[in-house]
Amino acid sequence: MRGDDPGGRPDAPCLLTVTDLSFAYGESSAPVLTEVALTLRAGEALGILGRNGAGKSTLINAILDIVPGRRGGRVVLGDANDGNAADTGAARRHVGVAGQRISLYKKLTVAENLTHAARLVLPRRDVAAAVGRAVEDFGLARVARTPVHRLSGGWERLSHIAASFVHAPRIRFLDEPTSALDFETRSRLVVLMSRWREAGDAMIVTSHYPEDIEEMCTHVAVVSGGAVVGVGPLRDLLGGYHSELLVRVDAPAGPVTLRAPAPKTAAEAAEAFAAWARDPDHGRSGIESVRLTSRNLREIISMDPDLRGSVVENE
Ligand SMILES: Nc1ncnc2c1ncn2[C@@H]1O[C@H](COP(=O)(O)OP(=O)(O)OP(=O)(O)O)[C@@H](O)[C@H]1O
Repeated sequence: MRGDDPGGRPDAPCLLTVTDLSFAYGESSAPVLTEVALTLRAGEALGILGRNGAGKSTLINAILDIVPGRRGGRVVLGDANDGNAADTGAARRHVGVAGQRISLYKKLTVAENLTHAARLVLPRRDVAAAVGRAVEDFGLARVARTPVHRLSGGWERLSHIAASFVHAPRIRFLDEPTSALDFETRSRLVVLMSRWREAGDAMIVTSHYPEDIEEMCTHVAVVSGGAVVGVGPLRDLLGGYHSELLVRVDAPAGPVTLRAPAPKTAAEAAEAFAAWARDPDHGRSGIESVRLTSRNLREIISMDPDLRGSVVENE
């Protein structure tokens, strides 16, 4: 199956079109990617899931033509059918890549690294404002004057992502962005990503963690055996299965968690609460917390026959 259109936001302008992209490392090597097709629209974040070595990083490198090995196919910024569509190489200003490997100068400070990265892409007059915005957005003020070699792994990763996107590109590639991030810095990144999506930017994100994809992305593509074997809007994937309503109550015999299928309407929610209130075991107990959960994406993938073979059985 080819991922011709992740769907979901058919009216939003198309920012990236990939058609029939194949890739091999070396002339006589077997292809790592075969005839991959994808589109990315404004406001979308496409999560790439796949086991180690499936080809996630290669897909990013091949789209961007960073390493030699493309064996045909076409990648354009915009709609492939639009005469104004530009080659990705010709439009670096609009693309940013936060690769898996940190690419910062260790002896320079964070601010100096941001300045250097901005100078590579932006006109000189825009550099200071871009650096100031990156420091603010990524919460880097307290490490801005610190040389990179003295940073912790998490701050280094965050500074790397900030430097990669200092020119505020419209299409952002993030390869394993959450490695080494603690809860707080990861949450900051999640918030930033949703802000970028709201502003109409688009993203391609790779991760080993379905939880990352679930939280950060609007769409998901599963890469396996060199092909995109499943692609679609995340909410369709999640929406087909029940989420749960979890209510923690302080019952006389000790705290209890009550579960019900996630209500789709206020009336269904009211019915769930009324049913629990009628129960003599915890009817008059105080409610400690109410939470809605969706099933973990990994669990959902394992339930979907189209995706099961591609991810779960390979792990
Ligand atoms: N520079 C290279 N030269 C030759 N083969 C490579 C090179 N880089 C990657 N490969 C091979 O290409 C395949 C895909 O690797 P890739 O790094 O894209 O996978 P990945 O899904 O990103 O893996 P991971 O989750 O471990 O980062 C693997 O078989 C890998 O060994």
